[in-house]
Amino acid sequence: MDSNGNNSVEDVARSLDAFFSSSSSSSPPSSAPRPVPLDIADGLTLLSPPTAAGPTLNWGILGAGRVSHDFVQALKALPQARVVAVGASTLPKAEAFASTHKIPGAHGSYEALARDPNVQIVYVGTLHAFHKEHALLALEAGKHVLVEKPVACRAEDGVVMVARAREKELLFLEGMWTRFFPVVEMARYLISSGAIGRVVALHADFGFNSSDSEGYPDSPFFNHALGGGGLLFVGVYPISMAPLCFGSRMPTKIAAAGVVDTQTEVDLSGGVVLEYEGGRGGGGWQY
Ligand SMILES: NC(=O)C1=CN([C@@H]2O[C@H](COP(=O)(O)OP(=O)(O)OC[C@H]3O[C@@H](n4cnc5c(N)ncnc54)[C@H](OP(=O)(O)O)[C@@H]3O)[C@@H](O)[C@H]2O)C=CC1
Ligand SMILES: O=C1OC[C@@H](O)[C@H](O)[C@H]1O
Repeated sequence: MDSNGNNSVEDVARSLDAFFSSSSSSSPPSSAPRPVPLDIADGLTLLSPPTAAGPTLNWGILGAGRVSHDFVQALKALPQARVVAVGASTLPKAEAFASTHKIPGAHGSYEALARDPNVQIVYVGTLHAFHKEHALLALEAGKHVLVEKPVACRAEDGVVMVARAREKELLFLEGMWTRFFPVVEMARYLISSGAIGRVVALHADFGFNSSDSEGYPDSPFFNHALGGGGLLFVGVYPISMAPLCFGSRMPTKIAAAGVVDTQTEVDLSGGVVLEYEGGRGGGGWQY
């Protein structure tokens, strides 16, 4: 550590070695206690290390759209995950999805999927304007829920879902996949261990050229009523990095600005600056 209290390059390198040796399955676990990342200490994320062999979980897929396809494709890599049913707005849609992915059950309504006794956990893959309705449907039926990002269009809807899951003692998780990237795990570890000192600024961004994949103006990305716009589709990614750096406390100030499309009224790009106690903060999104 230098005279200003900052860690030297060697300190950081030692932390990285400790991290890799304790997370590698081929090395014996390090005896040094692992620091608890901020989001876990604050109760935002539960500490439950991934295990290769866990109990088999029966998944039901709610919504047969684009990302549901990707999600089911990804689940195939997990031996303990079994997709037992899909529910869509129409039966033909559910059947086509089931046939593509060799899923045994197909339901022509979300209610029927939620009631399916074979389903233990529901993945909600509909557009975010419907997440609250569909997640509550599954929770009321006693199913655990993994809901696509963003968990909701309005903070108060997220609060209702979390409260209901707690009352029912069910798992409720937002599918914020970036949170589980190895590089993000590493960043969380480095922050918690103090290896990079006190974090005073965060700059995070996420942008993509929507004209490559999204039809303008018909795609949901440009549909205000369906929760379209850059903030809800991709702005949530950089913003989700803030609690990892600064904890679950609310920012003391939020300033935001963006460019709104005059035809569709969705935000095409934008930025947000979050200020936390002690003048720490950061933000930004674009698409
Ligand atoms: N994790 C990730 O990498 C990504 C996550 N997402 C998130 O996933 C969610 C779904 O996105 P995506 O798959 O691209 O969306 P889709 O446009 O494919 O729609 C998903 C499903 O929502 C339902 N739906 C679509 N349009 C309407 C409508 N007008 N009225 C009622 N229901 C409708 C349909 O369900 P049904 O099949 O039952 O008819 C559809 O299949 C979003 O919340 C998005 O933010 C998106 C991209 C990547
Ligand atoms: O959530 C998302 O929305 C936009 C996509 O391009 C991006 O890959 C995805 O993560």
